[in-house]
Amino acid sequence: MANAPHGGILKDLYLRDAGKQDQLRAEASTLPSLVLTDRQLCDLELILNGGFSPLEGFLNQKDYNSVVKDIRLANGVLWSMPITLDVSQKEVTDLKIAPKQRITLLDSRDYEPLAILTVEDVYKPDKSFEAKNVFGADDSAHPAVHYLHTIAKEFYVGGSLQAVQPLSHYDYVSNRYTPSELRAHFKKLQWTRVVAFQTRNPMHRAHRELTVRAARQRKAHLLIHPVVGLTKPGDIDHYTRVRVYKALMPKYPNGMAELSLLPLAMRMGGPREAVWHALIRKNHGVTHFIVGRDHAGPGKNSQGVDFYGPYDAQELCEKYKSEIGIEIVPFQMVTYCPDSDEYLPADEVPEGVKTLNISGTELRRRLKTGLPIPEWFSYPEVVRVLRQSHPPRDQQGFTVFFTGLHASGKNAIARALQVSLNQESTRSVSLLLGENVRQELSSELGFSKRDRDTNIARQAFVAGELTRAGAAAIVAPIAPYDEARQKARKEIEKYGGFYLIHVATPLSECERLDRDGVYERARKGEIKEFTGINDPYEQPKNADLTVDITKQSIAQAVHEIILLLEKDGYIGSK
Ligand SMILES: Nc1ncnc2c1ncn2[C@@H]1O[C@H](COP(=O)(O)OS(=O)(=O)O)[C@@H](OP(=O)(O)O)[C@H]1O
Repeated sequence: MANAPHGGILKDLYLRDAGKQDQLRAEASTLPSLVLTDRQLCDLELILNGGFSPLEGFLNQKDYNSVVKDIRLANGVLWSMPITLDVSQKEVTDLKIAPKQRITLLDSRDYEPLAILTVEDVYKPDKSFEAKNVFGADDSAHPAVHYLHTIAKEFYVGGSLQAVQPLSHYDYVSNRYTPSELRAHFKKLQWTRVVAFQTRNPMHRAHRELTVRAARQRKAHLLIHPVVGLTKPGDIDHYTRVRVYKALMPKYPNGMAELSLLPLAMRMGGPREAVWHALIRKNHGVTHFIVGRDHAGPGKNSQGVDFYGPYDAQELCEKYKSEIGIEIVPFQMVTYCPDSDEYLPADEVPEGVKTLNISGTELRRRLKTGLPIPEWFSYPEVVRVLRQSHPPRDQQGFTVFFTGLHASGKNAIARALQVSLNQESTRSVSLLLGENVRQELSSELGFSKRDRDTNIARQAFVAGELTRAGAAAIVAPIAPYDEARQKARKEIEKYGGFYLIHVATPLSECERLDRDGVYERARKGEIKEFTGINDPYEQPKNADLTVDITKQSIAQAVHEIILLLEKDGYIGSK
């Protein structure tokens, strides 16, 4: 038998409201509506499917105060995380949010109605108090505190929900199970004792060993239950992680383990989060839950000290264990002992015995540089998935962004660079020359600062997308303003390499080389806002390379760019 839900009854609002769906859908189209944020969508899904039982809606003020202060709902039931619906003053006014008002909650991706909220109250939270009590400190180095102060809006709306329809998912649909579905699945498999493993990271051999040990100790089956909602900023994306989990699953003996994805928005709340995770797993029918070292830890505070002690989460779970109603399996991380070629829990390694580990940072470095990742650490199938998502530099995209005056030689260098890069077979090379962009992308723009900034932002967007896709993008606008160039760098560096090349040929030489006579016309005042004549050009301060065709040939300039790209590993194989 699966574990009893928290509070005794599984609040699967989809099942509860199934008979009224047509009526609710019709009503939803007549009500004021609120478009949910990503975090709110995750929370809504788990309220509606019963993952957050006994909640049937977003917390009203009484429950909120009680959860924040006493870690329980106003009726005394243990609940550690405030699940709130934040709204702005404008939304309160525009939607006339007030007690008894019914509001349709919409999916931000397709504006489909998901639920109807019956408002109980609207209240202004004391966010600092919430931060201190729930997360242990009002310190914005904590991602959830940062969210609270900078993203969450100023009011919370409490109220109960009715389910209109489930959220649509388009990724890994067959691996997503609601609590009711998972309970049915366990029943079909005849699983009665199930240990759940929570993770937001890729899994390697150590995790496989740890989970099998937990299953063995408790004579249970295993549920790998990773979070695919929102995790810590900077984490590996869930698409990659799910491919990793799928590559790992065959490493368990047949029938031992199942994979199910949890659409949770994590808060990285350490001890409070561990209790919350345990309650969520209990609602999914699980009987045992692994809580490791530094469970859901957010890292260091603004003083450089860990927010939580390594075992705080285990201790809080222990304190509330009779109410949590799921057996906590506290676990030390296992570590590899090369001499005996085995994994042992860190506290069971005999003194003096050599151990090996590869940290997350070291793993990322090896992925980046293409260095080997040993088989004792991970499975080749897992490493293959990670390498596909983290290709080495010679398979990543980059942008070479030229800036310089008209007729400075930037177009000639850009064309020659394209030809030179075309010799490499590894990437497609796209060239965006200023004049072509002005025709194809920016034909309605003029040469005011605002229009030039828009023009550069468009090129940065296109170059960013090409870079993300692994291509080489060469852009060659005049780009006279530093701020626009910096923004382009920031946008593109998210996806791959970025090189700002300043073609610093002096104006006099540009005028001499100008074949179309545009400088002459600008000097006569026939062309307004012409860069270098009657419009500014801000010299770049952070160019990766400066070239000048009065000092070097086109071939030499191209070669210097090639040398830069080679140094960073984008071309040539090491
Ligand atoms: N007022 C004024 N100022 C500067 N340039 C002008 C102007 N009017 C037309 N042109 C011609 O437009 C070409 C493309 O300019 P850009 O799009 O690169 O300019 S910007 O980056 O948006 O500032 C640019 O050509 P290239 O330098 O060959 O790309 C200019 O010759």
